[in-house]
Amino acid sequence: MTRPDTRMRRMRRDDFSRRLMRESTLTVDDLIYPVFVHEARGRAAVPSMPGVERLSIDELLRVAETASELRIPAIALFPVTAPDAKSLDAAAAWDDEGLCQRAVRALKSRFPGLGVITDVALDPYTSHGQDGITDDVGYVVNDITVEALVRQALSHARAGADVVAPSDMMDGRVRAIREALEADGHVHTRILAYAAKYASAFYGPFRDAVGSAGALGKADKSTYQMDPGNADEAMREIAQDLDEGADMVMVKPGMPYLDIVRRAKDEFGVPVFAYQVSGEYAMLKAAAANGWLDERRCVLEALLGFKRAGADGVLTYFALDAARWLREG
Ligand SMILES: NCc1[nH]cc(CCC(=O)O)c1CC(=O)O
Ligand SMILES: [Mg+2]
Repeated sequence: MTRPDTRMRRMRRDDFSRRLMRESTLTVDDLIYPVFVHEARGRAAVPSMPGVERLSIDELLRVAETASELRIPAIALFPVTAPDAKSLDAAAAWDDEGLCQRAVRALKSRFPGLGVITDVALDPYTSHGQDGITDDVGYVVNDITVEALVRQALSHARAGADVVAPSDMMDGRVRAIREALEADGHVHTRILAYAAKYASAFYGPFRDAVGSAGALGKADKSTYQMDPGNADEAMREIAQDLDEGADMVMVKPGMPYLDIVRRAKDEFGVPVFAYQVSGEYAMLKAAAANGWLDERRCVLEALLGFKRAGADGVLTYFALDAARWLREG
């Protein structure tokens, strides 16, 4: 029985006691900024992601300067591959002179303190838009794909990537990448494993941004990405990636999967990150553009929700805005 004088509202009465009892907070240290890089000059808008642009390496350096000034810890790179550089074997993925590799080198030489995370997956480089190499019926073949991912991850590490982030959902790739990195002397290169990545429709705008939507057509990724109905399976995926040598794990998408973030944190106690994906960004932007939601308040509330769910950080296209808003207080 609750005592008759229990008044939960007492602590909510004033700003000082609300601040004292606040359990979770959002700071700039929680933000990772995903950026799209292209071979063209200048910037190009992504129509389904208002405010997001594809950047040339020069423009990327300008954005990185802003991110550094705001003290955002890291950025995550997503290259847009020209259609003529795509192939069935995705060989452009491990080209040491590729766009991603050049972008990493440019970033690390100009802003050594800014963490650089690269995406390890073949979808920007395959002609069919799948994350791996396919057989003659279009099935993504696991072990051949893992060999390609190892080449890609090594190429990223040699370019100077601080963190390689396999987002492909092949089995066994974390162990293969870890072993190859160690053998090549990259003992400090961290692995952020997209351990629980779901076959989600919320990736739609991202596929527009990197230009893999057209190649993919009606095909989906449900033979390797997870079924949105499953949670126990996510725990097995995370256990496996940790056992194989992942330093951090990722849950993706974010907001519809906060239960997975919470369980991951509770069950493993390791660094857990969440990706507020392109579709989540598009939803908030569209509602804000219509005047239906207060963008700043809703974005900060959504990001705080990730922290409350147990995430150590969030990949978010709102990172620059959020960092500015947090600074303004
Ligand atoms: N390796 C693919 C990849 N890496 C990041 C995203 C999605 C990110 C977003 O939607 O913001 C995807 C999409 C996919 O699996 O098709
Ligand atoms: Mg797995």
